[in-house]
Amino acid sequence: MKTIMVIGSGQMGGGIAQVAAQAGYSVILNDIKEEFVNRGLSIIEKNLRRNVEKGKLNGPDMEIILGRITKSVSLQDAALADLVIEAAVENMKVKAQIFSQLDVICPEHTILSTNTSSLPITEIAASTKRPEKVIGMHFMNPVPVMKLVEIIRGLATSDEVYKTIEELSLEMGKIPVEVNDAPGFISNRVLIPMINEAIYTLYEGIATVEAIDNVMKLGMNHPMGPLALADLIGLDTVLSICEVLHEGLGDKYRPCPLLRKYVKAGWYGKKSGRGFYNYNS
Ligand SMILES: CC(=O)CC(=O)SCCNC(=O)CCNC(=O)[C@H](O)C(C)(C)COP(=O)(O)OP(=O)(O)OC[C@H]1O[C@@H](n2cnc3c(N)ncnc32)[C@H](O)[C@@H]1OP(=O)(O)O
Ligand SMILES: NC(=O)C1=CN([C@@H]2O[C@H](COP(=O)(O)OP(=O)(O)OC[C@H]3O[C@@H](n4cnc5c(N)ncnc54)[C@H](OP(=O)(O)O)[C@@H]3O)[C@@H](O)[C@H]2O)C=CC1
Repeated sequence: MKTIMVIGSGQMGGGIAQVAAQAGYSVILNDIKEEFVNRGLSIIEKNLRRNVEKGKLNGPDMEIILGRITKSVSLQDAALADLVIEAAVENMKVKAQIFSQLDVICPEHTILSTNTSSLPITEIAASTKRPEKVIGMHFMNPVPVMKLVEIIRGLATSDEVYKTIEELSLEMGKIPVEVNDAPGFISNRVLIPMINEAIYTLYEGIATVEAIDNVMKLGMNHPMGPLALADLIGLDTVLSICEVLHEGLGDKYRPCPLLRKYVKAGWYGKKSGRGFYNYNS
């Protein structure tokens, strides 16, 4: 495998492109508009520069890593990819459409993977004629820092494809964990109800945003509180995941009305400048 195409250059796609380029792969970073690709690239550059300043990377190596990443605004560029990692929005319609197009564009050997947080891999695979080559490769945010990759097989995923993705995750410096295809897998089935419950405590006026986060940071040694973490993930993504859990697993996963309200207001968290915290001031 030589070339990896990453679709979506938001916070996850950018991070995935960075770790893939650091592992020595040629990376095609794709999004709908060039300005989004440029934004993703500038974050990668900022991360690498910080590593140079800390003495963890030297300048010439940084240039080599950046030189491995090319920009793309056309899905047709997937014709050059041995592996695609899709990290567009958490929406089944969008993902199914991307995968059905990729199936036509990509060579026969290309593996199609998705970084979905919660959606069924089997259903995404069914939008292609190569379900044996479709797999979930679920990175954690922020990608350059977090060790875990959940690997999720769809019903038809082949052992060979699983093994390739497991080896690639290790090459990227990650620790793969195999998980069956179920709503939210393990990570988000456990994490998102905690975040949703934290939002309910705010909604019910039990404590302030800061107090809720402090309880979980100081009381449970979490590196960040659940509301700050929700802002980091993106409240639109948290809501989408919560809806998948609610639909697939029942009423106890119902999204808090306050979460819905914030998303309707465009308060998506850190990426939009406003969520439970205000990032503009
Ligand atoms: C929704 C899903 O589907 C799945 C998910 O991803 S759920 C979210 C999972 N992620 C988490 O739970 C994150 C929890 N938070 C944390 O682990 C930490 O708060 C954190 C890693 C984000 C920041 O750590 P911190 O110690 O508070 O801050 P800080 O000292 O600034 O950063 C620690 C290191 O991470 C790096 N870092 C922090 N944010 C980064 C980012 N966005 N990109 C790249 N590197 C980053 C820093 O440069 C620093 O690196 P060094 O050790 O080389 O100096
Ligand atoms: N945020 C997190 O903590 C995690 C998220 N994930 C998953 O990763 C995926 C991406 O999330 P995240 O990076 O946070 O989201 P972002 O909103 O930061 O980025 C998504 C990017 O994909 C672009 N996009 C949307 N549709 C398409 C398309 N058809 N083709 C190409 N690009 C497209 C978006 O453009 P535009 O802005 O125009 O919509 C945006 O630039 C989601 O499936 C999410 O569930 C997985 C693990 C953790």
